[in-house]
Amino acid sequence: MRLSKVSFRYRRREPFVIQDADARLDPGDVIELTGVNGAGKSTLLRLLAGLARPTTGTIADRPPIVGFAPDRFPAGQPFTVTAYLHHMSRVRGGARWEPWAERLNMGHLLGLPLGELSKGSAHKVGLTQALMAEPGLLILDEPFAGLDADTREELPSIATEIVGRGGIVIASDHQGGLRALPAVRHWSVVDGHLKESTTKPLLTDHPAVTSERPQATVAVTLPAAELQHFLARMRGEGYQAEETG
Ligand SMILES: Nc1ncnc2c1ncn2[C@@H]1O[C@H](COP(=O)(O)OP(=O)(O)OP(=O)(O)O)[C@@H](O)[C@H]1O
Repeated sequence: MRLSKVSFRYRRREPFVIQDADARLDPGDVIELTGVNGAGKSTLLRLLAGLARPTTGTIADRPPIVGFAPDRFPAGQPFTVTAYLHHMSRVRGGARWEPWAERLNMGHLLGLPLGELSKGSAHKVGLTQALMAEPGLLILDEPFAGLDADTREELPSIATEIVGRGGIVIASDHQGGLRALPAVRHWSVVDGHLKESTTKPLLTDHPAVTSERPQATVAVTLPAAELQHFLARMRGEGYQAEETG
């Protein structure tokens, strides 16, 4: 997936919130997005999700199935959690939400009206809705805010599973909730500009790649069609893997 010179503003004559963003996202990428309040993180995530269109520039090759969990779940609706998830399942072609509800420990929430949910509980419903269709691109806006400890611990595993099958995960996160994952890319929005930091503090923390252990580099030859899947799998297991040409 590629962003080319993407700029966005909400209204004509207003300043651009995002300016000239260029980026490439590859299968298996996990991206942590940071920035001060109002920097434009949510706006960028909505552009990536296809919920907003760039004012100028293009976004190409978005994976066909996108899961998006917004930071504020629209809670003022007269549905129960079950009714909402049933509805979203139908929209998603009959995707199964029940295993996610179980995994995220939502049994006690299912009968509640959406409007009565706490912030963390609403986040779980938003997550279930985003995950049920097995997205190739999972976008999470402040996913750790308000979550209970069990679910916080579960999210990195879920992200690992998605990138392990060649998906992309991007999360705005001030809390470093994905830092335990290997090979996380770090993006930030500063003054409307998307920047990628080149430091990779997480990689060296991972058991598969530590600075204390001697490192080796191997060359692997494989059918070109399998390349992205192979790279994603290796990254998912914590190895530094890149295409050399
Ligand atoms: N629907 C909207 N209409 C007009 N301006 C908007 C709209 N949504 C956001 N903005 C403005 O765009 C800018 C970026 O907002 P955005 O919500 O993307 O930032 P953020 O980095 O996600 O902030 P936070 O960390 O506080 O959630 C802000 O100046 C905000 O006021």
